[in-house]
Amino acid sequence: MSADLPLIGVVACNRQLGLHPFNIVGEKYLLGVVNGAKGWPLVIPSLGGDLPISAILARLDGILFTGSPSNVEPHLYAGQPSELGTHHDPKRDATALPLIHAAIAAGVPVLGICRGFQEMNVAFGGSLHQKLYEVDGFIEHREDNTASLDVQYGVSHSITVEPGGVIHEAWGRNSAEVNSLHTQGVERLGDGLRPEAYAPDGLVEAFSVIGTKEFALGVQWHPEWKVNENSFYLSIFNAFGDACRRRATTRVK
Ligand SMILES: N[C@@H](CCC(=O)NCCCC(=O)O)C(=O)O
Repeated sequence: MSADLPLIGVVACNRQLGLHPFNIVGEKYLLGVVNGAKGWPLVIPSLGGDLPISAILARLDGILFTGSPSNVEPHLYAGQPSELGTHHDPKRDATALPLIHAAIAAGVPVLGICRGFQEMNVAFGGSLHQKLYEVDGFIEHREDNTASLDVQYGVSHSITVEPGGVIHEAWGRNSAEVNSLHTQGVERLGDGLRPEAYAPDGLVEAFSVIGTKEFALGVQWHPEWKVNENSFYLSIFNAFGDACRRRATTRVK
């Protein structure tokens, strides 16, 4: 590995563990950055917007918005209040949503995964189905959480890849197979987002940001899972890593 690796921010969840809030990131996302994007992961804490975003953006070559069991708070997309007991992370919302816009405006490559993908949609004014499994016409997109991790992250369904997009360029084919571990999903696609892939039920599974020169992609599935063992997932992280390396060569240090 080269000593000159692109520095890739990885957005943390703010999670209460015992009496204290912790900022945590699943290791699979860090390994996705290391093994897939060939970058140096740097955890970005979700402290809720008290820090000036511009200070960190100038030092980063890319940002990964991770998945999380927590859901984006529905008031952020004018959704109905969620059921009592729903897991939210307001500090992560307050950190991630402004960071998405600021990163894209600053030309920092962005990859959003699962919750990160949903955050990107909300940041662009889109809305979410809060319980996809209760909406007619959709297949099961949740994992069986009693199964082993390899089963949970195994292939769940196919996607069709839109021609001419970021994924098509990275993967070079019109379809792929993906895992699926989410309860929420895109209801209304945000303005300025271009669908990149669809599930067989028509759900938007990936989008990119229109009109940006830099890599700005969101995916509903988990390409970080054992990224080196799946050529499709690897193609996405490779493309993200390439964009981060381009940024690293032009960023003023
Ligand atoms: N809570 C949302 C997003 C789902 C998601 O990101 N799952 C990943 C959980 C495990 C991890 O942290 O990787 C939804 O349910 O749709």
